Amino acid sequence: MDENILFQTINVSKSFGPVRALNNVDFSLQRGEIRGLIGENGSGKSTLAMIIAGIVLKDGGKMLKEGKEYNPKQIQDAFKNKIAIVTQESGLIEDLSIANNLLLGREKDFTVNGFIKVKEINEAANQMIYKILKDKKFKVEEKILNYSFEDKKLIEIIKALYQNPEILILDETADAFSRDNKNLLWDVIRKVKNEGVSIIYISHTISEVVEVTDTITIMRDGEIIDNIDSNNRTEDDLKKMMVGRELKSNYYREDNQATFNKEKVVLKVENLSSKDAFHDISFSLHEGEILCLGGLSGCGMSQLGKAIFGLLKTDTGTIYLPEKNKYLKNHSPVESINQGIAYLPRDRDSEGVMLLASVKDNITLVSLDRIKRKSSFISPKDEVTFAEKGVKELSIKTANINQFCIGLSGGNRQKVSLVKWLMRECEILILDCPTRGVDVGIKAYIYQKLHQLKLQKKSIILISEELTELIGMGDRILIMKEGNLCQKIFIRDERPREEEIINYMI
Ligand SMILES: Nc1ncnc2c1ncn2[C@@H]1O[C@H](COP(=O)(O)OP(=O)(O)OP(=O)(O)O)[C@@H](O)[C@H]1O
Repeated sequence: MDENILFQTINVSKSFGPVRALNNVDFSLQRGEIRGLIGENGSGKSTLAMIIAGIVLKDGGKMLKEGKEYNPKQIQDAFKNKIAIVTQESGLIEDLSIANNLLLGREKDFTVNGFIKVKEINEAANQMIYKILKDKKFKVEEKILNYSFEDKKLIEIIKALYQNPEILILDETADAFSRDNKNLLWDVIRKVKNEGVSIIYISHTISEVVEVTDTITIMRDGEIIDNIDSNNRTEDDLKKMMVGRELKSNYYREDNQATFNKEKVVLKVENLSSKDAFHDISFSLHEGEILCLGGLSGCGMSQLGKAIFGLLKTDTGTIYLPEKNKYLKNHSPVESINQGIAYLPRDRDSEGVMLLASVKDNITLVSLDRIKRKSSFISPKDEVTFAEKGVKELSIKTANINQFCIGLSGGNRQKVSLVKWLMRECEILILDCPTRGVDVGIKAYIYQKLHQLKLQKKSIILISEELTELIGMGDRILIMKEGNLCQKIFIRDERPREEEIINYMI
């Protein structure tokens, strides 16, 4: 046996009902290796990762760690074997404090005479955080639910590293991060690699996979189709291997002009503030405009999107729809929908989809008034037709429209979350990271679709942490920093460059 091989799967298979998620997968990992794992949505990456981490049980085949049979029945078995995972979904308990989440299961170490020493748990948690994040501020006694999705992922990484893993699996963790946290994560990965830890790095951001990893495994339809060296590989090579056809290297819109209707403002935000989130924000969105909002983690851009849609309370300022002569004040999301506004949240699983409802119910929910016939009667047949159209529109991989969303792969859940708004045909779309977790083929399609919507005079606020996306799609780009909007507005005609934009972010 190769001494360097730390871990192997041999002929591992897994089916979920009729869906064959993994088909005789042979995978091996060396010590101190960073392995990228890429493939289209639903190709089996997370299933493989979760089998290795003891979260999902395999149907057949075997796994070896250091040459010995490894057959985890639960995640604790993986911990004991020094395998840790940060899953796509949240792995934390929302109602517990950060400290309790970090030290869950280790309370015994802090118990004296039956009493848990809260102060000591908090102190230990602070030290764990400091070791990785240095000066990043977390109040360890606060409930984790008060923190952003990105912050929660940071806490999960710290928790995973605390187990001193020999194998660390990151399932689309970096894809959820803004630039500053991505850099932080990559520094951590390189550091632990040098200490001999092997990393399985799942991502849809191919350029980053090439940059960060040593080797890459490509999956398609539950099988490994190739294992390659990351050196000397281009993003285009990999995209082609992944989807099995050539994809243009630049899949953003091709025009270089800001081409919206400058005379027609459809949404005017003036001096809008929300305590602790953003301050004194003013901007206008025009008919047919893609207005991009970018910034580092915690800059307030996601909260701004939420507030416009009516999901976050504002303290001062106004949101005005000039075309309708309507002010939105203390408004609910229902009011926003009625005014033709759509909102795709960043946190897919807790806000974007109803996991325990069917694909059909998820897609039709915000459009029932449109599906309804004049008699107020909703025809089940019309609902089915509507949902099936949505599934086709974004090639959602699902057994059928009655499948619950919890059984879909992460990227396919994201497609459900987005397509329900595309199907409603709103005038204004606020989209927070719409392409997060979707594969390159669908990404290209979504960009085309956004461009089409723009040409149909729809207006889009595109919130994104990906600079290339901001530059590639925006008519204008606004940057937020620490809750404030920068004065500088980047205009498409001037061909803004990444370095220039970063200067305003940091
Ligand atoms: N709990 C489940 N119940 C039913 N089907 C499932 C379940 N988990 C995964 N699947 C199916 O298994 C297949 C592989 O899914 P998996 O999540 O492994 O894909 P993935 O490559 O990680 O996709 P993504 O890039 O979208 O995250 C998909 O068709 C998915 O619908």
